[in-house]
Amino acid sequence: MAEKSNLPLFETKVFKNRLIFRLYTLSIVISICFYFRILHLPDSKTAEKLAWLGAFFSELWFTFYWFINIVVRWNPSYRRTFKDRLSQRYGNVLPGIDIFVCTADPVIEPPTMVINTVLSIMAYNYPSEKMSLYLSDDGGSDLTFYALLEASRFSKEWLPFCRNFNIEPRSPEAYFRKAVEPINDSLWSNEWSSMKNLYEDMKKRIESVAELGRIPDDIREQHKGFLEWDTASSQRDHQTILQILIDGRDANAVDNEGQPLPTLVYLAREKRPQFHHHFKGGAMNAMIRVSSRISNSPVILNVDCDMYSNNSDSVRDALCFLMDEEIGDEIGFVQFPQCFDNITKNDLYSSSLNVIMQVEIHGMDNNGGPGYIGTGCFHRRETLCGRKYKRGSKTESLRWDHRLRIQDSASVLEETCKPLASYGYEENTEWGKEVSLSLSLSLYI
Ligand SMILES: O=c1ccn([C@@H]2O[C@H](COP(=O)(O)OP(=O)(O)O[C@H]3O[C@H](CO)[C@@H](O)[C@H](O)[C@H]3O)[C@@H](O)[C@H]2O)c(=O)[nH]1
Ligand SMILES: [Mn+2]
Repeated sequence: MAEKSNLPLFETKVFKNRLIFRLYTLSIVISICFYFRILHLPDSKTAEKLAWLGAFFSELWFTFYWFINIVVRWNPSYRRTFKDRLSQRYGNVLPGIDIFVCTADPVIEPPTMVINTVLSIMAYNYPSEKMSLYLSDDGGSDLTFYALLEASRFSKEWLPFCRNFNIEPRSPEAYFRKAVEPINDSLWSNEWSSMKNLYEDMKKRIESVAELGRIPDDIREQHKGFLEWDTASSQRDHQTILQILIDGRDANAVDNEGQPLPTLVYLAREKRPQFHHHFKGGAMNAMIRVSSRISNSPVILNVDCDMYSNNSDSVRDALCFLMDEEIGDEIGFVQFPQCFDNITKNDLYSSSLNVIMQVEIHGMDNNGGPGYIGTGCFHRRETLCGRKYKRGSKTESLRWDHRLRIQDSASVLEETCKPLASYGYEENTEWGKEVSLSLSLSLYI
């Protein structure tokens, strides 16, 4: 039976031990900063009094700094989603998602790492025909393009494997690093080992090409996209390179079980040495424009290439907030905390950012929401494109079918979209002034 539609899609719980934390906080302020100073007031000597005053003012300054820290820890709240209600209410009538992955340098950000992030997202537990993934390569590297081509082939095996055995996480590298080889179930064990071998072989191929430093001729012949590098002078000086590696509209774009694959696009926006490219903000702006013509999904997820997704239900979690009938319209973006894999055992330098991710961001949530942390974040497209929030106004945008019914073939689409990623698009144009600047600023660059 269909569930009554007024049940919320998520709930908010406040942190339980708030009282203890607040009493502890107040006791510090009162006892150290005031009580101690007042009880130990020096009697007469001016020098002593001055020193006392100096210490008192330093403590006041420290208290102010400490107060700012406490504000963001004062009232943390934690949210829980009801994905079952989302599925019951909407079934597969869910919005399209455009996913933007950014990479900038094939040496610092090796192509195998980049495609692991890409594969972890392609394997989301979400209808593939509703997902379009754009890889922005600011390194303009044919090695990264080659790795993405390999990933597009590997995904035909990887997606059914993830689906059938319901594995987590869905970055192959992260999965095979931690997973224990199954031995009891022979079918599972065979599939597991052959998938592992398939992944290792792909990784070896990519790494040997990266070591070679150029794409061998036999590989170049495998895809027309490599021809684009014939006219690119360098990584900092080239025309837009845009290749649709998987076209979700194509009936042949299916995995080895006949299920559709997500659209997969490689984009290296135009770069010219005399023009500023605005780093990641510039890349995001270019992807917003290009994707608006190819898929135009109402929700956009952006991910840094070194942050694979460790939960295949992330899209459904995010939609529980954005599609909540009661207050979904008041939520502009939903972001996930960052977790770090490669931290030393004792994490001397707090590199895992536990306090920020587990306390402070939750504390800011109750004060109107934290700032945008730049990765693992779902935005409404219209929020990024300048829609102003008005209290009480309702938007139906997530329920519209935004998918453009473009009939053009993938290669025609590639050509018509290229000007959208040219350096000149933002120079002295309305788009440049009104939309792109705000996005670049919100990324602090
Ligand atoms: O010209 C550039 C430079 C960087 N990037 C990408 O931007 C992302 C973040 O850059 P990184 O050098 O890894 O910066 P971090 O300090 O790790 O990033 C943090 O800080 C950035 C802003 O200061 C945010 O945008 C990031 O999301 C946040 O993780 C990476 O995927 C890069 O590939 C580009 O696409 N183009
Ligand atoms: Mn980073």
